[in-house]
Amino acid sequence: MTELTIAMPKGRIFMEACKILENAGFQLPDDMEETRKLMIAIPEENIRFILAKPMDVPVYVEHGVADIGIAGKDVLLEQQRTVHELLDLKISTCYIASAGLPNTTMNEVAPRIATKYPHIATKYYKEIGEQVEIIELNGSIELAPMIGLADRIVDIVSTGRTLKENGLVEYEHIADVSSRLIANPVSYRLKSVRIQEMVSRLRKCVQ
Ligand SMILES: Nc1ncnc2c1ncn2[C@@H]1O[C@H](COP(=O)(O)OP(=O)(O)OP(=O)(O)O)[C@@H](O)[C@H]1O
Ligand SMILES: O=P(O)(O)OC[C@H]1O[C@H](OP(=O)(O)OP(=O)(O)O)[C@H](O)[C@@H]1O
Repeated sequence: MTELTIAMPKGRIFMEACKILENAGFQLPDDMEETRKLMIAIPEENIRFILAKPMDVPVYVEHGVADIGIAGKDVLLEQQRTVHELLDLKISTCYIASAGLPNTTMNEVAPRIATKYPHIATKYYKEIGEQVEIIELNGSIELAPMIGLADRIVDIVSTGRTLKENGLVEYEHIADVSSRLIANPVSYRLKSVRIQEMVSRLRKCVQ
């Protein structure tokens, strides 16, 4: 059996990703969710997992050190890496939206948009013909309109709780997000039987 290296995102997606793999019949170690190990081998399946930051999963896959990986569509849209998207796993669903203080219009001259998705935001505002200044932040994006750093934010919305608790409202729905199975293009060719088998096992578990 060909060896497969799979890049798994730590954090939010991790538990749901483990669950779908288990449902597809992959025997994961009992301590998979608690371990501090960053590389986990499953010799019976000839699989090796590497546990990466969600934003780094496409990097490992693009460079071919992981054959396949699980990544959020937000990360894929933002990074535009050369990877094949094989399957929508329909886990960790949320969406990207613009938001801001209620009843406000954007500053007419160089409106400022705070986001950790500069590429997605730039593309979106270009498409709707708005010239904006992007302010890149790494988290707590909702703070930006509250303290006057930006007119709008472009960020993930899931339950809407963060927006609500910070007195913000959603303006535009930009893109739906869920986690995707991705593959390195060369691995996909060289290990196609193994990867296809994995895709069909997982596809049966997508809800
Ligand atoms: N509120 C949310 N609800 C559901 N899925 C989310 C939510 N926020 C992010 N996601 C999805 O989960 C992925 C990873 O999120 P997570 O917060 O674990 O990573 P991160 O933002 O890199 O975390 P951190 O930098 O805090 O470690 C995102 O790329 C997105 O696809
Ligand atoms: O609609 P909700 O269910 O409230 O979820 C949305 C929030 O979740 C994410 O933040 P995260 O918790 O990853 O923190 P961050 O600010 O560090 O990105 C996202 O950036 C939003 O702030």
